Amino acid sequence: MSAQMYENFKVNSSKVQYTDEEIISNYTYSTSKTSVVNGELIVEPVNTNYVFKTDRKVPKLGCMIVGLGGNNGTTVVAGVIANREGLCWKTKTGLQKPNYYGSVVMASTIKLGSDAEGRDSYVPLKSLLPMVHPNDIVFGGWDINNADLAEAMERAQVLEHDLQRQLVPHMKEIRPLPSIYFPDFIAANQKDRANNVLTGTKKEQMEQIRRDIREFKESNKLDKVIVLWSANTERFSSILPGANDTWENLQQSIERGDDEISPSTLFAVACILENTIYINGSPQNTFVPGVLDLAIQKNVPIAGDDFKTGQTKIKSVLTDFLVSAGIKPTSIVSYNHLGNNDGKNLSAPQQFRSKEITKSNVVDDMIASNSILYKEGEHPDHVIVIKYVPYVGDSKRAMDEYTSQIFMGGHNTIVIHNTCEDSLLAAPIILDLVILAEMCDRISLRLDTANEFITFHPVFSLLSYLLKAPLVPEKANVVNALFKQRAAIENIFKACVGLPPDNNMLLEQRI
Ligand SMILES: NC(=O)c1ccc[n+]([C@@H]2O[C@H](COP(=O)([O-])OP(=O)(O)OC[C@H]3O[C@@H](n4cnc5c(N)ncnc54)[C@H](O)[C@@H]3O)[C@@H](O)[C@H]2O)c1
Ligand SMILES: O=P([O-])([O-])O[C@@H]1[C@@H](O)[C@H](O)[C@@H](O)[C@H](O)[C@@H]1O
Repeated sequence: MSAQMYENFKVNSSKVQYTDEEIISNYTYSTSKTSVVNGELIVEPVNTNYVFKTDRKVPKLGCMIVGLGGNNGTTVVAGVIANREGLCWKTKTGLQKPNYYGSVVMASTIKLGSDAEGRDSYVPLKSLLPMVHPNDIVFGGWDINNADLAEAMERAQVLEHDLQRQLVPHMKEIRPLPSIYFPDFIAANQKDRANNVLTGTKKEQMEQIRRDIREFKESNKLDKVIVLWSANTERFSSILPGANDTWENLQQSIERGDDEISPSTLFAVACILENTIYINGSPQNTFVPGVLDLAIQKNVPIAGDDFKTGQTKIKSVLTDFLVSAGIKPTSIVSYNHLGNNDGKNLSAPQQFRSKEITKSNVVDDMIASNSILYKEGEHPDHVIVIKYVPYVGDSKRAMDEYTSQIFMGGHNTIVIHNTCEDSLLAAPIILDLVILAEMCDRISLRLDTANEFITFHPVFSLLSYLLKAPLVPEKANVVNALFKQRAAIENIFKACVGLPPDNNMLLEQRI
């Protein structure tokens, strides 16, 4: 049977009401609760009735990028302008049109059901709920380097010349705001870039970031601003009892100007105090306990860590496939080299360590799910190597070897060579993070027996699909398997319009 593609849809159900302002959906959430009674596992299906409310008003959204002048920052801004202006460019293989490939929101589809002939009906994921269109996002941000975005785009060497040529008039008008710079947190080899930095105490610099956010929102007549960190990877911050373990202690530590407070933590605090969503696209532990404490107190959404774009994205699929097929990965070696400024920063040990952590932990939940293959505490050898090779620039090469035990003592070895084009993979992920975070911020729900609607927990774990090391609410499980993460987005958004998850049973086609 063929699949049919549609741009939009409307649900015909007594359980869904569309008003001018909201979509109200009465949804039965079906799960199974387990318990062990006398050594026996008891499983009990449970149905819980919720009411979902989605605000239909799509806000005028601004996105302020920390690291705006970087390869990712310039590429995402350039890509949106090219799409918005319909800029096409000549390449050696012909005329290229702009697109949003790589964005799960803009370029992936969702099956809503099947028609009487059994043909599946699909819509773009972006049509599930009223989401912000990337063409409408207003960009700004900060960088420790003062290059305007036309200069920075040329420096990044990511986009074809004929496109860059057309973008210059648009990009040269955008200049990053001065930023917070503490040399100790990024590689010493970044020092030469730092000609656009704030001065003053840590508190004064944070207050400047708060003013920047307010001024950006006001001058662009925005309804909402989201801040996203795409600046260089910082070293991890030490978690110091009495300094950054609670918001009260962190607040005093900022007042004192303690050394162990990173620029990214100051950005996160500034955003939360400005009721502004903050997303961490890098691996460092920006969200020290004091920041988490503040986000929860203020109920301001945060998400992180570290964009999941290439080598790790494949790892979160391949490992899931192997383990769920009863095949036992015993060694995973991930090597990559890249020549962009990110690679230069990551060539320093402390910054590499931050990245090594987020690239390593991605298999933990999948390994832990199968004790037939792995004894308690057993896990595959897992090695991460990153080398800086200037010549390849942003065209990151990833080489992976997966060795697994198979039937009767046999072994299977899978080798992958993956030329990732780092920023062309990361830019659509940045758009998805911003659009999905904003969408989640317009959803609330209540038990059908309750009166008050509640928001999602401020740690937006639903964005895990886009992140290597997903931040989740305390006591929540970390899920790294890519298609489980995608199904979470699809199924929660379907619940907002009263549709059930796609259970893939296809019973109607099996009887
Ligand atoms: N595929 C990917 O590109 C990918 C995937 C996952 C994570 N990341 C992370 O995204 C970040 C950006 O990647 P990139 O390739 O754009 O790197 P980049 O080095 O090209 O850009 C980083 C920018 O941040 C600026 N900067 C550094 N410290 C700053 C500060 N305190 N405030 C403001 N600006 C600051 C730098 O001047 C630079 O312009 C890196 O941390 C990288 O590890 C990238
Ligand atoms: O997402 P992914 O391709 O696994 O990981 C990438 C690393 O392999 C790479 O070294 C670095 O350029 C990027 O920041 C990104 O983190």
